[in-house]
Amino acid sequence: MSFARTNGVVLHYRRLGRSAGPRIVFANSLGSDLAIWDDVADELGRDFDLLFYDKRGHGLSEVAPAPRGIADHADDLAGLLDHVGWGSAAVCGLSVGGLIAMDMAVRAPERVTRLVLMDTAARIGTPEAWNARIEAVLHQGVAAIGDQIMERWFSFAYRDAEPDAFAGWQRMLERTPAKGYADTCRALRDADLTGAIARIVAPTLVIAGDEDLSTPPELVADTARRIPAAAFRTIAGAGHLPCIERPGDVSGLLRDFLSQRLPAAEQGGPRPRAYDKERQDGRHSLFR
Ligand SMILES: O=C(O)CC1=CCC(=O)O1
Repeated sequence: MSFARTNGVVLHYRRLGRSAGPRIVFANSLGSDLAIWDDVADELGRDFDLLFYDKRGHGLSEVAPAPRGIADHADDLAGLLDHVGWGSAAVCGLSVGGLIAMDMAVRAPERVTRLVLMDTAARIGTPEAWNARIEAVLHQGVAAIGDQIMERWFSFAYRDAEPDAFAGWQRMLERTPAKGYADTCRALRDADLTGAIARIVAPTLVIAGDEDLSTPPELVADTARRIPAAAFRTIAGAGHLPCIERPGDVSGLLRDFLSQRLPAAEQGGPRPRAYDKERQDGRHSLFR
C-alpha cells in the first residue's frame, strides 16, 4: 500500500507485476477502488509492470476540498506517473477512468504509449441525470442509490452465481465517500470529449461488456469510431465491469493488444514510419 501527494491531493496506489515488463496504469470507474483489477493483476503480473490507484475521492485516496473536472483527474494521473518515475505507459481506463485516459491521450500524447478504453464513452449520461444523482448522494448517501447502480454494473447471471461477491462489490460502492462520489459525478456531467478524441494518436483498443447498461455497447462503439486508430471488441456475458465478471477475457485482450510489436513506441520513443504506414493502410491487425 503506497500513497503519493500529487496535484494537491493524496492518492493511494499499488504497484505489482514484473518491473522490467511493459508498463500499464489502470484508472477506475465511479464508485470503485483498485480492487476491481485484482483478478486481471493475477493474470498479467507475470509479464507486465502494473500500476493501480484510487482516484481522488475514492478508496483510500483523499477527498479534495473542491470539485474538479476530468482534466484535473488526468493531471492527478500524470503526477502519479511522475511520482513512480514513469515517463509514459499504456493507460487502461474504465468508464470515468476511460474519460481520464482519453483526456491524457489528447493533452499529453507523449505519456500514453497505448490506450485501452473499457465500457466508456466520450460523453456519458445527461446533465439532468447526473444532477439528480448528485442530489440523491449528497442528501441520502451513496447507499441510497446502491441497488440501482448494482443492476447496471453486473449481469443477472453474475448476481445469481456469485451472491457473496455481488454483495461485497456493493459494499465497495456504498463505502465511497458521498462528497468524493458527487464530485466525480460533477466531473462526468461536465465532460464532453466528443470532438477532442479525433486527435488521439495512440493505438487504441476499445472494449465493451455486451450486457453493460451504464455505457451500452453501441455508445462505446460510437466512441471507438471517432478515434483514428481504434479497434473495438465486445466481451460476452459482462456488464459494466468486465474486469470483475470476465477477468480472463480482459487479460487476454490486453495481453494481445499490448504484446503486438510497436517497437520504439512501447516506452514512449518515436513511432517507426513503417508502423504509421501500416496504420494508414488499415493493415495493422488491431485497426481493422
Ligand atoms: O455508476 C454508473 O452508472 C456507471 C458509471 C458511469 C460513469 C462511471 O464511471 O461509472
